Amino acid sequence: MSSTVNESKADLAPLRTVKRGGGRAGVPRSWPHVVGPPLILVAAGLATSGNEYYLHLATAAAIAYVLTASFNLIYGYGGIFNLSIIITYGLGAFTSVWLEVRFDMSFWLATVLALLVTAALSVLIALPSSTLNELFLAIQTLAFALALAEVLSNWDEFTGGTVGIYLIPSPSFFGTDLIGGLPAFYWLTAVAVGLVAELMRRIHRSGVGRRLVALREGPRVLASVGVSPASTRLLAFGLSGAMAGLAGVLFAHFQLVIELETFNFNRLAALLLATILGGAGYLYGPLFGVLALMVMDELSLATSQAQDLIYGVGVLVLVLATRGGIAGAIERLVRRLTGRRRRPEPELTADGHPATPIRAAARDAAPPGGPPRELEVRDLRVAFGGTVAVDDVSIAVRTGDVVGLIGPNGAGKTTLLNAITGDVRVAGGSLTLDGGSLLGMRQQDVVRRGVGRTFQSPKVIPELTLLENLMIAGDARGGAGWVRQVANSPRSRRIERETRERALGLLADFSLSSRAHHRAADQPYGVLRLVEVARNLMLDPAFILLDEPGAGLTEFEREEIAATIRSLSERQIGVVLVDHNMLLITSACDRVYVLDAGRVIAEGPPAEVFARSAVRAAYLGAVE
Ligand SMILES: Nc1ncnc2c1ncn2[C@@H]1O[C@H](COP(=O)(O)OP(=O)(O)OP(=O)(O)O)[C@@H](O)[C@H]1O
Repeated sequence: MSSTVNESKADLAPLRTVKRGGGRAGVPRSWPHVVGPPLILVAAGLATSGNEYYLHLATAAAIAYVLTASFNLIYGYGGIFNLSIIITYGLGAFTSVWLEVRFDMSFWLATVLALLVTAALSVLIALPSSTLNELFLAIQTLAFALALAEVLSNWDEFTGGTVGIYLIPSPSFFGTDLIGGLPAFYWLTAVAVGLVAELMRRIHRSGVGRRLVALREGPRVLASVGVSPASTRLLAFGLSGAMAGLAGVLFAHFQLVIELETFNFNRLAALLLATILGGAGYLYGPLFGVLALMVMDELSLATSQAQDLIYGVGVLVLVLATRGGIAGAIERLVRRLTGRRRRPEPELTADGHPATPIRAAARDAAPPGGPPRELEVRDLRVAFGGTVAVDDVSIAVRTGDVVGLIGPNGAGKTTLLNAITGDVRVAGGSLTLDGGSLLGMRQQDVVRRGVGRTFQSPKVIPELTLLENLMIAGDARGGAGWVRQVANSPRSRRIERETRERALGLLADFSLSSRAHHRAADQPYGVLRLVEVARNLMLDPAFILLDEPGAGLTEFEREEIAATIRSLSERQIGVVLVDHNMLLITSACDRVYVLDAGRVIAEGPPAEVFARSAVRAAYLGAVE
């Protein structure tokens, strides 16, 4: 398979598949994707400049691309159904025009300020939403859109009231007027589109894209690797708000007349259609989506059919027939066409890391120096309404210890882990790491202090490769910041390269090298459990809390997990192991705590504890 095919496939994929081998970290070499958009824009400009109608269409399509890319960023990548995007688009349009007319500002300065306003306002929408789930966040954005529309409709000076604003000044560039609808304005739009396309490519290929996709797939995963879901959300709102604002600015100066009524829900429906049809979360989704809408529009004109009908049927057919929209369909086609010729994945090893089982790697690894650390839970209490799930529980773990936490279903084991990692509110007691309190900390901050965890059912990002799943954790560990990542600065490239090497090294330790570039969605349960542990190791934790790592595994996989747990202890990591499998607990743990109805009823070495009658009684029928 040629590298070009590899690259094309990579950019059609929902996020990117990181290239193998020597490519530059950060934004790998990908010339077709760098020069492709400018070439398309130049070709479209040259082809349409002689025909007013086609030139108009090309400019409109270019602006629609910017708006669709903005929605694709927040919805397709980030999974946030931001219904305020159209009013943000309108706000960009009105703000720039108002600044130019009211303050005699230049188009360029007004554009910059309009983008700042739309980005800031978008961030403002997201600010109070950090604890909302997807549905409530969507409702909040809708409420915001309605409120803003109401405010704007009453601000006649800003929006021109029912008449709207006409006599919009044309941008001027070194004395040349760039008048909407004429070729010069197309070239202005083309430059803006080229910049947005490049920005999207960089987001797509950097840690920013990984963060956004992780947000879409599960905010808990992000927090569990030390990345703040709330700040990722704000980033998504800010970036997409600025892009929607840019689309609005271009739209206003292209149309030369704007009225508030234009930014209505029909436009939102068309935007949704373009995003979903094109392929939400795909780099080229907005391009395909806008082209598809144009074709539909042309069809509706040519056939004199009602536009709504065409839209309706188009949506049904394409959404049902093509999962992932047009970009998804093309990706599957390319995969099918090239699948047979695919060479087997090479075993990947980082320097000095042979692809050996983790226990061998751990045996060879020198244990980290420094004094032992201690995680201590004292008289901890968690209640859900009237149910006391954790009732005055005290446990202590030191680095290098493997401590089992067992008990019948509903005993409070997972809740205790959730309380330690800041996932549930604690009603009483103390929780300390090396004497410092962890109480009240957000999950990502607990993780950053050295307490990692896995979940009862493995939480990975199915759309990402195993390598990328590990790299998300690396992004939290001294990442370069989104501006540097998007700018592809030398520092961000170095960090990306180091993160990648570290992730490859860990995958090699877990004998997962050959799967490094495979999507997590295609991997068996046992592999995902190992990936979760490896992802934690990216952060050099002092403690790992494992929630039923043996559940759903074969006997062989369970032995692998037991070996992995022992190797964690050899690495001087403290392990809290929740599991129902007594063989696993006995073989892996130095000490166990038995919970029943939220209380610790026994504590000690496994063999001793299992011999007690109270433990047997609590467990009767609950153990394997
Ligand atoms: N978010 C929640 N809201 C209300 N009650 C909850 C919540 N989470 C847990 N509980 C309750 O708290 C108690 C302890 O549940 P928990 O899941 O911690 O038990 P567990 O020991 O982990 O059980 P299992 O072995 O089945 O995973 C149960 O009664 C459960 O119904």
